[in-house]
Amino acid sequence: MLELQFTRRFSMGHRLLSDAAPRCAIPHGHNEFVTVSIRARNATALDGQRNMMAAFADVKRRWHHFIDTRLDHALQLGQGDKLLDWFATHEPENYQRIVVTPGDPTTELMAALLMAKLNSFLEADMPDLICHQLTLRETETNAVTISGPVEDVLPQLDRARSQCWWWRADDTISNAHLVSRDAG
Ligand SMILES: Nc1nc2c(c(=O)[nH]1)N=C([C@H](O)[C@H](O)COP(=O)(O)OP(=O)(O)OP(=O)(O)O)CN2
Repeated sequence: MLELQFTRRFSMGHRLLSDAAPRCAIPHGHNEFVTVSIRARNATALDGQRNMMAAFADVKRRWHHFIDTRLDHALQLGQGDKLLDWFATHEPENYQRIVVTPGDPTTELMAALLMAKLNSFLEADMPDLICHQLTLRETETNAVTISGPVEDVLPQLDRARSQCWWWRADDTISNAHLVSRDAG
């Protein structure tokens, strides 16, 4: 089985409000690496001439643009976080640069949301390809890997896919373009 694998680095800030990791309630940041493995939905042998699944640049272009322009240096907050109201009131221009997540933006959740986002891009642009594994490395010593269908990992939410930025093949990172405050 052939796989293409790409890694991109980005900086982020976040905080976790559940009592599972109390010291993570203070906003802090990490330089993270996201590694994706992409394969053909219907695998075939190399053709003996072109000998590629798809050009690296074509597969990476939209994904790396999203990471570089939307994820890099963004703040990640859970949808109930009071800091969202603070930004909406005091710094509305920066509110657009907050990744809003369903519950705490843990590494597990972000890995799942990013895998869904990449598969939304691939479905729109290169439907023969699918991301089947993603590793999000938060620190030198902590990483999360998801393998297989991302739907098995994502939280079950009572909302349409169109209301979830990770299922939209666009550069959104919240619903801030739909409503200004109650984004998620
Ligand atoms: N299951 C998870 N646990 C924790 C997460 C997470 O995303 N998923 N995140 C954090 C914090 O973001 C924290 O910054 C990193 O955690 P932690 O390993 O506790 O801290 P260190 O990197 O300082 O650990 P060392 O191994 O001592 O360097 C917490 N938990």
